[in-house]
Amino acid sequence: MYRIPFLDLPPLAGAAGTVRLPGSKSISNRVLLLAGLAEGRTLVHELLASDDTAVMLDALRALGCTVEQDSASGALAVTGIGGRLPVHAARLYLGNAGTAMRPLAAALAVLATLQGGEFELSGVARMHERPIGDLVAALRPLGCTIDELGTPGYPPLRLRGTAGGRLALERAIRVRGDVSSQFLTALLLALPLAADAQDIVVEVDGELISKPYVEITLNLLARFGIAVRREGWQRFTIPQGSRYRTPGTIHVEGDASSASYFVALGAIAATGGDVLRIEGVGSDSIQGDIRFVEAAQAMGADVRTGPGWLEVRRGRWPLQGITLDANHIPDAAMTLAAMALYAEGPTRIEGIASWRVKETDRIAAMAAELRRVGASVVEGADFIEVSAPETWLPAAIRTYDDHRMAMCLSLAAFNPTVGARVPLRILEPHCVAKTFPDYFEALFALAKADPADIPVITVDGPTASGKGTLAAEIAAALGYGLLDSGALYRATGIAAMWDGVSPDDEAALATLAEGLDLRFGDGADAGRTWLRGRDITDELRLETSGLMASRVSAWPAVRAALHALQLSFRRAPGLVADGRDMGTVIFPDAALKVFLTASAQERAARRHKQLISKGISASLADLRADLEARDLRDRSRSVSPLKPAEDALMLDNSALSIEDSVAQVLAWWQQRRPFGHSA
Ligand SMILES: Nc1ncnc2c1ncn2[C@@H]1O[C@H](COP(=O)(O)OP(=O)(O)O)[C@@H](O)[C@H]1O
Ligand SMILES: Nc1ccn([C@@H]2O[C@H](COP(=O)(O)OP(=O)(O)O)[C@@H](O)[C@H]2O)c(=O)n1
Repeated sequence: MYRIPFLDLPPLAGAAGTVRLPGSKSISNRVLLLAGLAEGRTLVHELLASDDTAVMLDALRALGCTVEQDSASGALAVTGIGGRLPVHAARLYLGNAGTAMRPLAAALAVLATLQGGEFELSGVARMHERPIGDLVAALRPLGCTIDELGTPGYPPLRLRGTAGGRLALERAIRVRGDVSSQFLTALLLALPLAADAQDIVVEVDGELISKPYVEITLNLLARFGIAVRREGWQRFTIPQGSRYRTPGTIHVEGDASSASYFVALGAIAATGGDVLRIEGVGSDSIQGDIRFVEAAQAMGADVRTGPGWLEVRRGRWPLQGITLDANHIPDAAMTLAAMALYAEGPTRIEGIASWRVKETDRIAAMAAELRRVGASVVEGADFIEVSAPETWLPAAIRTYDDHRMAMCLSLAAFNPTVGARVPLRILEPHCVAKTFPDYFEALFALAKADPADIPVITVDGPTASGKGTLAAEIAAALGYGLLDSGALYRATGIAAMWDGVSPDDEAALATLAEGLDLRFGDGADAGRTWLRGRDITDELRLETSGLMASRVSAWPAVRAALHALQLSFRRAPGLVADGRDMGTVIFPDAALKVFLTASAQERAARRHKQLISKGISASLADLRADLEARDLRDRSRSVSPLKPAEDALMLDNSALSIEDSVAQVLAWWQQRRPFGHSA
């Protein structure tokens, strides 16, 4: 996940490959609640790991459920409370997870009334602006005591009762269904707790919206042994004697709403024989948002599907604007608004009043951000109409702490498919953690870009000037990849030492460099390096390796042999490369070139400190002599000598801290980006 203030997406030209979707948020949180209320242990496979499921899991733990990783199956094991509260007081923080707030409020209201207890439910500020009054209004007539601790009709809530209370279940329970279907879902998930002695009937007032989500609820209740009888979409009966029974093992489908971004991506960018394959959700899905596929097809997507998979290619091009009542796919419909950027004629999405009460006011947010990239947008109380940009603008996109805003708008980076070539900045990209923490990684793995469009920042300079440190910090701040080119020469030197190849044998060294079996770790292994399968992370940093590198790197054939390997590091979203000739020879078109220097005395002192801290003894005088010899060799060699590129910015950091150097380079970078200073 990118935990940075902004992520810049270069112009992306195509897409191909396979993406495995994370588990569905709606299914994950329903399954967790049902497993938490049931008796016995439920093994949950492919659970979504995200902010919203994390708050649900914390809540279940606080309520006395056991949650653990099952080592045999790799699944998450939840041991439920079997309908009996072991804990009678808790304060639960539920972030911005509507799928946790609503059903937990209903379940705890019922449990507190029957078994006694006091529970407080709260969330982030936006959660306290998301309505829950209709659920409270449905529960109070049953005898539940619910205190609204903030604005009436909104969380936070306190649910309390004394043991031995009873619920008035003789008459049908009435709930409004026209603002959010989550209130009905919450009641259906919670009321089996009270169905010992009689049937429980729930009746919906008003036209029920988002029916497919209620279908997911019914489907999962059935998996947990509760067969709700449904008459139309108006009346639901929980049979007397219903009890949650764990199915033992349950698999969570991939998220169909998350699939929508990749369906759109395939329709926009999988061309010329390329295919975008989506795994984890397909024709057998129980999620309503799978019907997004039909809408995407209407706009031009070429989609094939089977159980658990979808394959998407570009069909009609440009896409075709449509008018659609999207009441049945409220979340995925946002993706249609992004597809409209590539469509002929306007795309009008109607029946989406519920967008206004989601993570943010999604109609307003969508309109504002699509306009920023150049689209024309008309918005109304319950619709949005989007027409493609005539001129694409490089935009810094606000994301409103709304994962779907970030994911939808990222599709605007594919503007080269319509002849534009503008980068895009996504502010606060970590908001995707709500449902798809590695969304951008997945996107970059599929995306194709013209290397010339992928930004490179080069940091060249003499030894111990702080290039490696600076480059790593800049890369981390921007979410870019890192090329430590010195490591390639160091590894070549190590391979030469292993094989007994002389540092003067240019041809043999070039052969070694050409076939260098080098692997850089990522994820948990980030920072580690393997040569021929052997971990050389520590060996790489030894002074002997540096000296050897300095010698082998002087040979033109060695430099030529490593050229292509260095270019291959230029991948989306961008690259920071450090070395001696990054700006002059390898990436002459780099968007920012920094030449880093510091006095020989300062550099020797830094290296000395660095070695001492690693427990390696060294003499300051020797180090200074060595680095001056290396500087001389680097500067005076015939190929790729160490020198600043003509367009490099000089940074002498003798008197600067690491933070100051990083801040200076990031400031230079901001000036070169087209997003303006407010971004
Ligand atoms: N601006 C700076 N001020 C003080 N020390 C620094 C600065 N930049 C880097 N260092 C320290 O100097 C040492 C050498 O830095 P390094 O990044 O390995 O240099 P290079 O890659 O240029 O050889 C490291 O211990 C690092 O922490
Ligand atoms: N792009 C590069 C990077 C390193 N090198 C050589 O490889 C040696 C080791 O590089 P490095 O960046 O790991 O070394 P330090 O700057 O950390 O000493 C340098 O002394 C250079 O001679 C090079 O010639 N070209």
